[in-house]
Amino acid sequence: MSRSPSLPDRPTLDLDPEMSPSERLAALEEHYAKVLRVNDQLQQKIDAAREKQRSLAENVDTLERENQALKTASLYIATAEELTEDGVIVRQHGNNQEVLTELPAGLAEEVEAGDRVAINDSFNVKTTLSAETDARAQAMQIDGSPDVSYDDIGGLDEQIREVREAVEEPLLNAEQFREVGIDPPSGVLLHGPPGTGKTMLAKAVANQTDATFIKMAGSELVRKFIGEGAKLVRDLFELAAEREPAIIFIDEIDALASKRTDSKTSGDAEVQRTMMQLLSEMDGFDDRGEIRIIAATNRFDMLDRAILRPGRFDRLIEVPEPDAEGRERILEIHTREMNLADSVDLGDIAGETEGMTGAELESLTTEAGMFAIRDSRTEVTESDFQDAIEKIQEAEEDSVGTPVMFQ
Ligand SMILES: Nc1ncnc2c1ncn2[C@@H]1O[C@H](COP(=O)(O)OP(=O)(O)OP(=O)(O)O)[C@@H](O)[C@H]1O
Repeated sequence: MSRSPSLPDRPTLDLDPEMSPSERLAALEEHYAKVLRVNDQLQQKIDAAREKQRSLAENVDTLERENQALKTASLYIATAEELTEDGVIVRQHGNNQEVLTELPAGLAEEVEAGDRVAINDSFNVKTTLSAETDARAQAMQIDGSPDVSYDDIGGLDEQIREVREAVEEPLLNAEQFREVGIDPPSGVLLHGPPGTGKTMLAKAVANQTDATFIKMAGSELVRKFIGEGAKLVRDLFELAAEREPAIIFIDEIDALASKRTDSKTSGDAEVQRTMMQLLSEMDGFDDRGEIRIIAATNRFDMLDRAILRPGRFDRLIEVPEPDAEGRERILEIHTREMNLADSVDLGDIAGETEGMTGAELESLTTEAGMFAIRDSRTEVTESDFQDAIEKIQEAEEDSVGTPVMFQ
């Protein structure tokens, strides 16, 4: 059997019968020293193998625990607030209930104060949550280089100009602002109906300035991450600082900053805290590097005016439903890759789709393509577009209950 090349060679002893006793003794001593060395090397190998076995056994143990946790009924999310001699104090998200519970042996060394953990009905900690399930990763959408360009946005030339001036210029020509001696706008607020291209605008500036695009939805902060809003806002700005240049995009900011008529609702104080955190992050903006903030809302009327004060969201840009010319441009953009018959007149279709937003026009083009496919054609015709318009109008009527305003 051949020996593994990584094992040390076995020492051999050659004793010549002609050797004097003292020579024999020296040879034996040398051989003994070699044997000891080989023994040491082998011992080291055994130790390494044992260590490897131990770490694999630990892995198996962790996987078994995770597997078990996944198999059991739903778990609640909580934060390990404090580790004490008697156990760990965990605070359950949602109801903010705090309990003292003992950590199972396997987790005792793993859990640190501030970690998110999953607990069962009896408040036993079942597992710690990995980075992927961490709220920070869930609540923020990060895009290193969004692939939207200004050319992909139809009918918003004036808005594009304003966004470039308020967000792009300060990022690309910060020096010029310093020399002139003015501060660039702190935050930009895009407001207008859903699906008109607000997110696209924010992504296009990030693309143009090679900035990381970090999106956070206000509604999610309020509904999904109860009790964590303020922390997530802090994390958001920290992340932007790590990734600058960065564009922070806060969608549905009205969820955080609406005029409250009934301030007694329980979640209200929490929402307020989240908003205060956002404002205080923005106030510390002067010394912030290449980070710009864009927020968006469909409910401008609902906004608490406090957030529009100078130094906050002090540049308002309205993103309205597109006019006929805008609709034609949007249709052109979304049919760029489509095989259109000569009969298709996008100007006519634009005329017939008053009231439709960019998002609706995009689905109109997809719908028209679907009609062609259903008919086993590869070319999309005028009548496909007519069928698509009808279908979308019917769907609107069904969902709203009243006819929409298309002509
Ligand atoms: N002006 C536009 N030009 C081209 N496409 C558009 C335009 N507006 C919307 N779209 C299409 O609709 C999709 C949704 O648009 P977007 O997410 O930017 O809207 P939004 O205003 O941010 O909506 P919401 O308020 O619902 O978040 C886009 O991915 C794009 O395909």
